Amino acid sequence: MSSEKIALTQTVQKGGCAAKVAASELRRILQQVKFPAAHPALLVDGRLFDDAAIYKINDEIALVQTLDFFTPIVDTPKLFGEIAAANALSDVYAMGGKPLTAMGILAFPLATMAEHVIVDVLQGASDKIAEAGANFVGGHSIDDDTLKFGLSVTGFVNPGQAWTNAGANAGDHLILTKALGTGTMTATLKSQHFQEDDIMEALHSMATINNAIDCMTQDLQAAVHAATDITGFGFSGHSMQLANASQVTLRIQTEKLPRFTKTFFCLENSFLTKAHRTNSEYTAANIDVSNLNNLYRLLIHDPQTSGGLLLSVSSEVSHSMVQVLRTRFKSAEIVGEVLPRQDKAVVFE
Ligand SMILES: Nc1ncnc2c1ncn2[C@@H]1O[C@H](COP(=O)(O)OP(=O)(O)OP(=O)(O)O)[C@@H](O)[C@H]1O
Ligand SMILES: [Mg+2]
Repeated sequence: MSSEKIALTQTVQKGGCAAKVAASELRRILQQVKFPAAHPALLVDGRLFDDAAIYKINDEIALVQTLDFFTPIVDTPKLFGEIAAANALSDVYAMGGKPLTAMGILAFPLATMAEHVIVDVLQGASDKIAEAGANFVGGHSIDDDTLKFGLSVTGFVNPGQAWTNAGANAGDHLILTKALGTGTMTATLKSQHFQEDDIMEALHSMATINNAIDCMTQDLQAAVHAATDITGFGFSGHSMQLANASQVTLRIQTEKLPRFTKTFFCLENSFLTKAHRTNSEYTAANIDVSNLNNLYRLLIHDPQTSGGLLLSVSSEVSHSMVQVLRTRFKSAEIVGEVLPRQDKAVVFE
């Protein structure tokens, strides 16, 4: 199989989760749709802006369902497939679930792109799905102007043990499992300032599946009170959503936020995306950034693709939890704590 680089990022205008419809626009659109009342078995649905839907089958099993696709964020096809799959699987892990089956969603420019490109994308996805212990069971493909790829993933969770974004308690500690900066670092690929070899740490991180739950004992799993994954709306947007859903305030020690070695270099040199601005607008009224300089403001708004999990955990286990997580996620860090609700959802110190 070819691993030839064909500069996929040059074939699209936006890449990865930075291509997501901005959060405020998405909310405005969804609010105009008249959805029927939720079925009683639906424990979590799209209205809660959580990571995935949860549908209870019986007292032991609930389905976890999610779908994610996007445009190329890297130049190498197989790596794009790996990252797209890790990103799609992530929303199941963010609910405390285990992925079971995955289906591919593919839009492919048949006239302009060689067939081996898509074989490589699908191979990358297949390898990641297998690594997650799930099954790649099918998909759907269309001919389109630009390449888009993703997965619909179905997983399962015990309905009493699901992690949602609504369970954070005052006194909890907050853990972030991956470094921040994939938005600005992949913007350097698009502008051709850097090659993939220059940003390997970010590429490796995006291709890492968020199976934090597989490192945890039952007791540690139960000590997670809330979770979400940090993706296109940035640390600012996703932490704000978790705080609002849980009706608490998050106090973040901003200097503790893990970041890649080159994240600040890339931000300082203005490798930015539209999402840096839209994430800032989305969160402006609800977070306090008055203590932050411009660089840290850009960091918290940086759109992540296949970013880390933000876990709100019992303070008694936070240090042992971080040690366990670091066996798989070397950047995992305690980044703040949960306070009773104040005026703002998130305060950055
Ligand atoms: N086209 C759509 N139709 C219905 N609901 C949607 C649609 N797009 C998004 N949503 C819902 O809006 C909410 C926010 O979507 P978003 O994609 O940000 O969540 P997410 O899946 O956690 O993101 P990510 O995959 O980047 O972690 C989710 O509950 C999602 O199910
Ligand atoms: Mg998510």
